[in-house]
Amino acid sequence: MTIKKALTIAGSDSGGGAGIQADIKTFQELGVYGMSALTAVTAQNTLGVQGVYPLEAEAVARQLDSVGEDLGPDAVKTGMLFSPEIVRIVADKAQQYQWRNLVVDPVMIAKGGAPLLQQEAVRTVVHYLLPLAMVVTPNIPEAELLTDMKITTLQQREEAARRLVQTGARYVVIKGGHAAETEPAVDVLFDGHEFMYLESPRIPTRHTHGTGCTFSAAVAAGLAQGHSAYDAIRTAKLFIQAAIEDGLHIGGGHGPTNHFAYQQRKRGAGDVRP
Ligand SMILES: Nc1ncnc2c1ncn2[C@@H]1O[C@H](COP(=O)(O)OP(=O)(O)OP(=O)(O)O)[C@@H](O)[C@H]1O
Ligand SMILES: Cc1ncc(CO)c(N)n1
Repeated sequence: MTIKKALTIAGSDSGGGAGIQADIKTFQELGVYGMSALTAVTAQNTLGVQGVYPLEAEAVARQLDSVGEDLGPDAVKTGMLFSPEIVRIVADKAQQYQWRNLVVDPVMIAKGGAPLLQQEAVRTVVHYLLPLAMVVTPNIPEAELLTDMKITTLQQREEAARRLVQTGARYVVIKGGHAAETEPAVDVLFDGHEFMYLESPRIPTRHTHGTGCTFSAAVAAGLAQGHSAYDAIRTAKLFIQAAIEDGLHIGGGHGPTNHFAYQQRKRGAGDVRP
């Protein structure tokens, strides 16, 4: 069996819970060989973001060429892209190398409020990157900015999903992590024809740092393995649910999720924490 390979194009989170680190851990847990192209270095921990140091677009382009010319990823995901220049480079290279299994997680703002995408890059994402996406996975505030509409109700989430499919993205998942705390965690999936609702109980915890990165990395891992988008998204939901439920409780603030949990449960380990 030849190993399947996935590439993440994202920022580094020194705290290890989000960004490149979350993506690589998720790829590894789901049996996929992980590769990375860094867009920025963040000084970050469970308390917040202490610094953001973007790379030059040229450095991102070179990394994408290195991976594209030799290793040939079976799926690619994007996370923090920071600037319009980096967004354009990623879109150009995705076309050049014909990366069709492209998962776009339109990361914009860290949970503590630090901007991870410049405001002027939002339109660049809509015009250049979303048309290339197999799956796009915004949370509710990101979906609002991408569609220029306010989202409070489920109907509005569905309307935003319709608008996002019109950009050319094949599947849209509007994640429910940011919905009201009294509601279950429902992710709305739209394929241009039908809506599906992936629902799980909302876990009462503050340890949700990197949930979106982990979820979209799991989707990319599924696509890399040749699964359908539906199956990849369903497995991603189970992966993140286990990772949140069996939280590691490390750091003084919003801690990371437990990337070991999904596989440990499958192996039937008694205590799911390592
Ligand atoms: N408290 C929770 N309980 C259960 N599931 C959750 C909870 N919070 C988030 N999720 C799930 O985690 C996934 C990521 O959703 P979320 O909306 O938190 O993404 P995000 O805001 O992009 O995350 P981040 O920016 O921290 O990486 C979704 O599948 C969502 O349903
Ligand atoms: C590097 C990075 N990417 C994405 C997020 C969003 O969770 C984060 N906090 N940091």
